Amino acid sequence: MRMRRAHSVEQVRAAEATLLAQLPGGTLMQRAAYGLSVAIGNLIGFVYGARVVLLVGSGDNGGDALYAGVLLARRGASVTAVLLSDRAHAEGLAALRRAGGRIGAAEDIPGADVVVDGIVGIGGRPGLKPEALALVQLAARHGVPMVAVDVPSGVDVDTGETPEPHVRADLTVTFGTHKVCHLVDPAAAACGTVHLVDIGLDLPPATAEAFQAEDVRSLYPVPDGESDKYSRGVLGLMAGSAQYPGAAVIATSGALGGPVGMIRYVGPDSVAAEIRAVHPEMVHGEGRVQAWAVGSGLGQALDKQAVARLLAGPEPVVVDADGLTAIDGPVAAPALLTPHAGELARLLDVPRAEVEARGLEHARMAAERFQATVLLKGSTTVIAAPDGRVRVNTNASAWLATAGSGDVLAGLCGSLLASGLSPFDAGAVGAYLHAAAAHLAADGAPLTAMTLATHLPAATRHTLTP
Ligand SMILES: NC(=O)C1=CN([C@@H]2O[C@H](COP(=O)(O)OP(=O)(O)OC[C@H]3O[C@@H](n4cnc5c(N)ncnc54)[C@H](O)[C@@H]3O)[C@@H](O)[C@H]2O)[C@@H](O)CC1
Ligand SMILES: [K+]
Repeated sequence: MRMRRAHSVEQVRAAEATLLAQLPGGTLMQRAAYGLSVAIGNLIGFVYGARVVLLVGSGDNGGDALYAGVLLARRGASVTAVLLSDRAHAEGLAALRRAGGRIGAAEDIPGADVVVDGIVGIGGRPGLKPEALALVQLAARHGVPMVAVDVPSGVDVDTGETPEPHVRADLTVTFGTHKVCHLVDPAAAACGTVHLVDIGLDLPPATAEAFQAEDVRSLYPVPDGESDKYSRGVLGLMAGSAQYPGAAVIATSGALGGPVGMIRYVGPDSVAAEIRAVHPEMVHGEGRVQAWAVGSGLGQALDKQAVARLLAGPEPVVVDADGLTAIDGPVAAPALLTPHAGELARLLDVPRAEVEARGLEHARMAAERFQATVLLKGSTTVIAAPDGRVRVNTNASAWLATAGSGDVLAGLCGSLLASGLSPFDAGAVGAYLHAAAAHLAADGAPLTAMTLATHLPAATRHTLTP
């Protein structure tokens, strides 16, 4: 599996225009419709005799649905088009009629085997008109599987926001490349399974990327025969307090589940004793380190000046939880900030709900403002670099929403930084392995932060073994 790359609508339009100029008219739509018809057949498991209802809007998205309907009708499906506009794709409609399809209405939906959402594609504005919404809701009430053409109609394609009612699909069949809405929540959750059909587009660098195992494999710092504990990296940990000693223990577990060779803990003796009880290999006290992880569980023990000194560099630093409150402007050190929505809202001085609704935008904004990579934790984790690059991690487990899970991530990302990865790579690899460990550890049941951390080596082994 390769990295999933998402492009903006503007990039897709430009790539399509180039290709459209080179190919006979209708070629791209035929490629799209063919891939769509095959995916629909695969979803429902049969085509001959299948009852297929197409919801058809005014644009080419409806055209794709109509031509897929033509192909399904030729294979023996009973295809009905419900037209949501009197400007529906004329040639597609004529072709469907010739193939034996017919024009139908809402009453065709309850008995259908599948409904195809060709209401709007990348030309759509967020939201559904009341008539379209009623049809979509009818299909949902009757449990009819929904296949979205290109994108679930009504979502914001370029941001993954869902400010208005929208389609919730079981399968989304997209063309040429992924769009941001396929990778970024809340829209990503409305896509169901996403299937990409190649239509031959020649695309520029992506707007957002989602890491796959292969990408992690290509970056993970695997030690070799020459490595020793110092060359593998030493991580300085400034975390935990008398108030929250557990955070330091958990962050250490997360770090030791990563590639680092050694951990130096900097903090009170009482916390060091707690860490040592679980991890006797930990070293207590200042010394040379290749990277820092600061913030988890510092609570009232937070020494803003000490954190500010680390933020001034030169070592790379992961800043989590309480450590984030020491940030008030651009960070000089190569830094990875790991806020959740509430912490990012505080950093940017905006309401939390804003960050939750528009995570991508706010992560980007913070990355630019603080000149640091920002990893915004959530059901989709967004990792934004100050140069505008974005990666997302979409394989999180809902069981990850547990106390201490963020401390594991901070430790792990620190470990990756200390072994030489850039903040952007450390964030992407860390988020991927953290989620992979959660899937292993939870296995459909609750997990604790410590079990999460102890599953990091197994998750890494699975990921690094092709
Ligand atoms: N351009 C191409 O070469 C290709 C395009 N393809 C398809 O074409 C789609 C884009 O087609 P279009 O550019 O025609 O745009 P759309 O099919 O997305 O629809 C745009 C139309 O819908 C109306 N509209 C916008 N928001 C709406 C809303 N919320 N509710 C109701 N109507 C709304 C607009 O007034 C406009 O007429 C892609 O998503 C894809 O499905 C594919 O066939 C592959 C090739
Ligand atoms: K659609």
